[in-house]
Amino acid sequence: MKSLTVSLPGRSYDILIERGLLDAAGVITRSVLLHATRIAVVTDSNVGPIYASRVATRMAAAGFQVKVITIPAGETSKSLDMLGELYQEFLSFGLTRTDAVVALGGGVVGDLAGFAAATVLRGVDFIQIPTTLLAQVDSSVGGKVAIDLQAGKNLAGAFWQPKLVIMDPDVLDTLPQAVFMDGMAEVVKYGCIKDGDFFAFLAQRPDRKLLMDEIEHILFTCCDIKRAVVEQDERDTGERMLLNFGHTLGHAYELAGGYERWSHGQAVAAGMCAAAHLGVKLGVTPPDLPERLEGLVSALGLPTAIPCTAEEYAAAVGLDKKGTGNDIRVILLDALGHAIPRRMDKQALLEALV
Ligand SMILES: NC(=O)c1ccc[n+]([C@@H]2O[C@H](COP(=O)([O-])OP(=O)(O)OC[C@H]3O[C@@H](n4cnc5c(N)ncnc54)[C@H](O)[C@@H]3O)[C@@H](O)[C@H]2O)c1
Ligand SMILES: O=C(O)C(=O)C[C@@H](O)[C@H](O)[C@H](O)COP(=O)(O)O
Ligand SMILES: [Zn+2]
Repeated sequence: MKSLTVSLPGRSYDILIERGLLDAAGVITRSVLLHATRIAVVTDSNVGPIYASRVATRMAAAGFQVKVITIPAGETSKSLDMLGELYQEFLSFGLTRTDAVVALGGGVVGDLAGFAAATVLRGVDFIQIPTTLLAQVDSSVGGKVAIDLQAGKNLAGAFWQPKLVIMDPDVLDTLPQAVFMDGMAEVVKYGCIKDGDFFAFLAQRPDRKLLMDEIEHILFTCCDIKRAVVEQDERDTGERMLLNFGHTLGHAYELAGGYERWSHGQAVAAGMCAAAHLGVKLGVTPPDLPERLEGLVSALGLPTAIPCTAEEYAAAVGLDKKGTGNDIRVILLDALGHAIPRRMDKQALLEALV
């Protein structure tokens, strides 16, 4: 088994990576939740039918009372309405402060269930069992949990670290191709911002089968990069902002498409390419970099550009959490494998984009 520990004062936790680990979910959960009686497993309408009874059975065998709560699959479930429904389900189940919430699903389930766990009864324990590539390499680690508001993406949320992340690469076998590749957008992001050799490694195998042959290495590399960043800056005031490479523009595309036209991974892929071109325009990014990035992005079947109006960009830039007053920090690449924050006037950014 590969494992990592995210070390944070008073809230350290392990990320465990192993094929078939889902079958040990009950025993491992019991080892970190010694006093819990009830476990609310939140899943979605695609993941639940495939994996929920397996996880619930293992949890019950470890002595927990289990309730499976299934939300509709898709980004539109990251909503205030769905959050309210989860609170009701938790309380009717009799969840107490010593009990726990398990997120069994992709980033949508993790973000929503995590925010519900962070806020119900002023906070209960939370375990991540990520089932998409994106959730395994990114959203299950680091404690950002959130819902979307009508105004924009992830606008109500918290930092709420899980007690444990249980990662079984075998669950990726049932992912639709497009969802697998969404996760690759965030994988490529890590190469872009922190590890040029990793980018080159990915560029040599832009194919699902070849990537799955190396999946434990890929999961470990990405989670290790995220671990180090989060340990340095849990609350997103400096270093962690680098993980937002491609996201200022990516969130604009998601919002403009009503969260249904473009997935998060597709939007981030196009957002990274646009940020690379912006970096060249500003004299920060090497001129050959956008072409190299676009080559990998398109080989993975992800979009290199998404149409967006000046108004749509303006809405997202105004709400970006890297903004202060009239300024925003944009994340640019000064080399493939190295990112820097650059403070810019929001208006100047918008003018450079269109
Ligand atoms: N908190 C963070 O740090 C963070 C980081 C990155 C992304 N996110 C958020 O994550 C969300 C995107 O996550 P996502 O890409 O996992 O999307 P998702 O959760 O919507 O899952 C994508 C689709 O795959 C299905 N699915 C999930 N696992 C499956 C499996 N093993 N087999 C078959 N189908 C499966 C889901 O039902 C869904 O239809 C966005 O809301 C994004 O904002 C959060
Ligand atoms: O963990 C982080 O920090 C990230 O920025 C990871 C991103 O991939 C993720 O999409 C995150 O949810 C974006 O957060 P936000 O603060 O821009 O809403
Ligand atoms: Zn992201």
